[in-house]
Amino acid sequence: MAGSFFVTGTDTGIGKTFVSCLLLHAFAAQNKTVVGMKPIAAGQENGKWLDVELLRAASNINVPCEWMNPYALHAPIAPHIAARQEGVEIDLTRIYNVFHELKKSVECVVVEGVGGFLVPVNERQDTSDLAKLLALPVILVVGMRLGCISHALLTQQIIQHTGLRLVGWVANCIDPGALVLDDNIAALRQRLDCPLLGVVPFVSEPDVQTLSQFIDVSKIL
Ligand SMILES: Nc1ncnc2c1ncn2[C@@H]1O[C@H](COP(=O)(O)OP(=O)(O)OP(=O)(O)O)[C@@H](O)[C@H]1O
Ligand SMILES: C[C@H](N)[C@H](N)CCCCCC(=O)O
Ligand SMILES: [Mg+2]
Repeated sequence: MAGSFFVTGTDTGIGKTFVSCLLLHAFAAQNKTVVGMKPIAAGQENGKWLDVELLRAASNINVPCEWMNPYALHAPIAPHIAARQEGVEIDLTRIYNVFHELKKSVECVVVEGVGGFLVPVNERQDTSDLAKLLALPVILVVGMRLGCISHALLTQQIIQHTGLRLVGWVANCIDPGALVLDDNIAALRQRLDCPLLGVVPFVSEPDVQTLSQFIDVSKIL
């Protein structure tokens, strides 16, 4: 049976949305109903939140926009600051309730975090509190670039400290000029306590349907 997953990453801009879309296609290929959720999006262009649009396009069930994305903040900055500027209080209970509404009609909800795992969402809570409240197994996207080894290991530590299960990681090759890529991936394979679900190559034309073949979801289903 497919479950739902929380997708976090080693940083902002390292491919969480991209890999979440690959995961959605990979689950859909197993005949699952799938929806992507971006509980908190910060940064719009022309009145659209790109992450939400991409996740919607990779979903195979239509749900109301406010279910996929309860909090849509305008500024492309840390969400607790954007929320404060916009007079919004991010309430994780609201996200919890929406997630459980979604779960009633969808087999697999892929929830994308915001930035890295400890990004604050309000004055008291951060993204790890959201993952904990949703009690979801976590998938870590590692943006393969210099510096990612430490970021990945720090993220693993905090996920484990939070008491959540890190069920898999994805090596997303975001830097076409990366040196010793294979060695870096091997270093992380040795040190991350979960299976590598796939190595996603750097691509100039991101075709998420085709690229979903690079992810082996049998390791987490
Ligand atoms: N494997 C890849 N090859 C080429 N481009 C990629 C790859 N992965 C991600 N990208 C590109 O890198 C950019 C950042 O990716 P993405 O938006 O998925 O990051 P993110 O971690 O979700 O960022 P955010 O923190 O803003 O949510 C996008 O333009 C995306 O298309
Ligand atoms: C605007 C960006 N693309 C994300 N939506 C928000 C990233 C917040 C990162 C905060 C931080 O860790 O400094
Ligand atoms: Mg994203």
